[in-house]
Amino acid sequence: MDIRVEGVSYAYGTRQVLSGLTWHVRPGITGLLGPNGAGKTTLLSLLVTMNRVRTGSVLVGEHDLSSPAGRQGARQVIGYLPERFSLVAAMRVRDTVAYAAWLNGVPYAECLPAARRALDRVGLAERERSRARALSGGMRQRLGIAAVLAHDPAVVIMDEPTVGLDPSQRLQLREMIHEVSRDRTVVLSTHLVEDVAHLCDEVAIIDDGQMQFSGSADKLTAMIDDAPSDSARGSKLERAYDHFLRHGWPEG
Ligand SMILES: Nc1ncnc2c1ncn2[C@@H]1O[C@H](COP(=O)(O)OP(=O)(O)OP(=O)(O)O)[C@@H](O)[C@H]1O
Repeated sequence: MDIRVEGVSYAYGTRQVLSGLTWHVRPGITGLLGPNGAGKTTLLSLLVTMNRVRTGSVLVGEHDLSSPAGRQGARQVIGYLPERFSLVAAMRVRDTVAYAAWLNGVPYAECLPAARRALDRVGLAERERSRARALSGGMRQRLGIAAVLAHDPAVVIMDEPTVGLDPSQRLQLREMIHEVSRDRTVVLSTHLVEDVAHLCDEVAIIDDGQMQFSGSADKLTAMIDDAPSDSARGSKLERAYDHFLRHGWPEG
């Protein structure tokens, strides 16, 4: 399922965050990068219908978010993992996911089977009877993703899912996100360029209220092949991203 953002502007009072932003997201994993405060979370909040699109248009598949019916339809096909999500510490793992399924419109009788399928997908099936509070940080992130997958959405939006995880948990989560993306459109907002390098089919860079780059990681790294590097202490993609933010696209 594609997402098409066309000429979207958004302001909090007098603080203009998005200024006529246009973006086309295709199936697979797209990494959304941008400096602090660039508007990544704001953009995601529009895609997941938490904030209202007032200027410009957003289509999630056929669902036009400008209308109440379009927003209602989009919610059925979107799963959202916010940067900070709350778990009820005393709730069992399987009930947490079953409840998320129910909240997203899965009929009551199907919630538990849906929860078990989602837990199986994130490798938490054996912990289904555990309390949420007993899980490690990485497992909690996986539980959050299971909750997002419970209604089998075609589009999954994740805001900084690997933040705060140790290297081993981050690798596991990457594998899982990769597995989940096989039959979905996944948007992953992150500051971790290495997550993008190892996971994403496409990269998008937001800055100054607009999408400044959208394309493959190879296209971005090719840009610095002939350019002097500002720092040698980073991967090729990290240096390309940094160079792009500082200098923009090279002339010619
Ligand atoms: N509810 C709000 N009210 C007022 N201003 C807000 C609100 N939410 C965000 N902002 C401002 O909008 C700008 C964009 O914020 P946003 O959280 O979308 O950026 P971001 O790219 O996700 O940042 P980060 O990488 O730091 O998470 C920031 O200047 C922020 O202070």
